Order: sequence, then structure tokens, then C-alpha cells
Amino acid sequence: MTTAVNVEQSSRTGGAADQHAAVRAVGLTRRYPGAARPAVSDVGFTVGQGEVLALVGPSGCGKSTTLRMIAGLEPLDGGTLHLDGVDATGTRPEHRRIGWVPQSYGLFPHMSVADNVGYGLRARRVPADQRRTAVQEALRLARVTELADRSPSQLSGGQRQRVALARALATDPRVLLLDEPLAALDPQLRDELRAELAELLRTAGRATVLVTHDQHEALALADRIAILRDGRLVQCATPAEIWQDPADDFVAAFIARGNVLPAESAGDGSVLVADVWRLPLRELGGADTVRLDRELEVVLRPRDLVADEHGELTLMVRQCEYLGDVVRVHGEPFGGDVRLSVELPSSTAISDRITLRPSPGKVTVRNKRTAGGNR
Ligand SMILES: Nc1ncnc2c1ncn2[C@@H]1O[C@H](COP(=O)(O)OP(=O)(O)OP(=O)(O)O)[C@@H](O)[C@H]1O
Repeated sequence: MTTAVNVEQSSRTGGAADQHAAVRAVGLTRRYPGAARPAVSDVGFTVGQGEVLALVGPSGCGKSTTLRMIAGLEPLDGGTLHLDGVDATGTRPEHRRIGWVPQSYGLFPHMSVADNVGYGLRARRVPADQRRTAVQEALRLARVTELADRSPSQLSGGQRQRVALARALATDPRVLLLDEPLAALDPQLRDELRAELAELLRTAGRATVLVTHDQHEALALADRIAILRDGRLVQCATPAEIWQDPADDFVAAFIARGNVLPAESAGDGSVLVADVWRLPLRELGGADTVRLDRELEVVLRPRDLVADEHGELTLMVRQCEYLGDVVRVHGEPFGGDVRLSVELPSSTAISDRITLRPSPGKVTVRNKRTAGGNR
């Protein structure tokens, strides 16, 4: 796992330490003809050897366009792309050594699994004996050796996905690109296959960029997550860093279903959150590093609060979602005008008002981030 990159530095210049990353994208920009604004604007990130980067964000934020730019399927209107330290900005797709796993897997129905996996090698006129060895190795890596003679119609959704991965691996790509790898599966299977895919990607050991709009998938599969919004990179960091320290309210809500609330020092060893909630500094994570003379904000993940009749915060409950072991409660703090989402054990008695307090050290305070979430 590599450390988080600074969004500002990455998008403009690229870090010196990242010169030999498997992928180094600097200032990627794409404006479709006739579009009012770029679909992708000044996006930069690196992917280290063997690292998995997830591109995430809401529909239309530019994930697929970014993936297609790495593959060479979409031209760049700005920026550069280096693969293994070599400028690949103008390189044709077939010369980029990219393994592409499309969303619906794209297997040829009239070919056996083995022939599907060997297709790219045949197209490159790789000699038959080398082809056989490469296909066997790819089938082994994707754990589908025993399916070699079947046709795609005889495979389950999960098996199809592994075959598509084997096909991408067979050509010995330096970078794997996966477009919504679990989207073609039904929700239950998707949950089951997430961990399996994570392990397969580790075993494959390739630099991987995958696109997903599902935060669970990103958290489970990726070493680092790049979050896009309206074509711009908002944060690029490890799942733990994003969970602990989301760049802004958008990231907090998208990845952790959490909240970033405005706060100010009350001058008496406590902070006033969202104008309504007074919290002693000693109960907050990050209190020892924060500059109290500057603007503050409080990061609150859904399970950072517990119900307590003596709690400092009264939440006016607007909506509840029962999720099995927890109930997700959306509401507004009494007297405040912010929305808040918390998750409480489903045994909690929920009425139209509940009082809450922070779990010790869970809620964190920090100085307010600049616009765009850059540090
Ligand atoms: N070929 C195209 N021509 C014109 N506009 C396009 C084209 N492809 C995408 N766009 C637009 O570019 C923006 C980004 O699209 P993109 O497909 O990259 O987003 P996405 O994050 O992958 O979305 P989704 O999750 O819905 O697949 C959107 O506004 C989309 O309508």
C-alpha cells in the first residue's frame, strides 16, 4: 500500500516519487464535442506496481471516461499519461499492454472458455505452444482451470467474471482495467464475490484501476480510492484515511454515509457543533492538533454516536431504515438546520426524538479544509 497522494500536487505535476509508477496520470482532461463543461477535468493520480485503485463517484462524474483515457479509447484534451515511466499519452490502445475487463464481461458465446482466454494472444499471432502456456497460467490465476472446455453459457455469473479476468491476464498486461466488475451480478452474489475478487486481484499482482459507484466495493477491493465529483478529483487516499478523514461532506456522505459539520471553539474547552451541540474537546479525536483560532469542523461517521438519555444532542428523527443489525436514522439536530445520519443498534428504541452522545474519541475535530477538499 502506498501513502495517500496530495490531490493538488498529483493533478498538476505528479510526485517525483511516482515517476516509475505503473500508471501516472497528470491533469487528465476530456471535453466531449459540444459539451458545456469537461467530463473529466485536471484529474491526477498514480497507481503503483501491484496496487489497486478504485475510481468512485456518482453517476456521470467521469469514472468511465477516465478509465477509457487510460486504455487509449478516449483522447486526452489535456494532461499526460505515463505507463511504467514511459509517456503513453499518444500510444495506440493495442500498444499500451492494458488488460480490459468490460462490465458485462464480453465473452464470445461460440467459443470455449480456453479459446476466449486465448483470443487476445491469437489476435497477436503468439505461437501456439506459448499461447497454451499463457492460457493455462491465466486460467490458474483466475481459478477457472476446470472450466476450460465449457462454453460461456454453461457458467455462473461469478465464473464468467473470473473467465473475463483470465482473458485480460492472458496477454500479460502491465495494467488491469475493470469497469464495474460486480455490476452484472445480482446483489447477493455481488456481496459474496467481493472478497473473492479482492483476493484474485492480489494474487494477479497487477496495477489495477477499477471503476465502481459502490462504496462497499471500493472499500473492499482497493488499496486507494480516488473520488470524483463533476469530473474533478476530490480526494485520493487509502480506504482507512478516507473513512477517518474525508476531504469534505460529499466524500463523508458518499464513502462513509457520514457527516462533516461546521463547528467553532466555544472558548471554554468545548466546541459548538452546527450552532446547537456543545461537545467537550477532551471527548473528541484530533483535539490535540487542532488550531482553535481557525475555523473548525467535526467529522462524524454513522456509528460514532450512541443513544443516551443524558446525551448532549437531540435528534429530530425524519426517517429510519432498518438494516438488520443496525437502524440508520436520518434527522435534524433540535434547533439546527443540518441533516445528520447515524446508525444505532436495531434494539434501540426509536421515537421521533432521540438523544445521543459521542462514543469516546470517535468523533473527530479538525480545522476546516479549503474548497475542493485539498489538504
Ligand atoms: N461519448 C460521449 N459523448 C458525450 N458525452 C459523454 C460521452 N460519454 C460520456 N459523456 C458524458 O460525460 C460525463 C461523464 O460520463 P462518464 O460515463 O465518464 O461518467 P461515469 O461516472 O462513468 O457515469 P456512470 O456511473 O453513470 O457510468 C457525463 O456527463 C456523460 O453524459
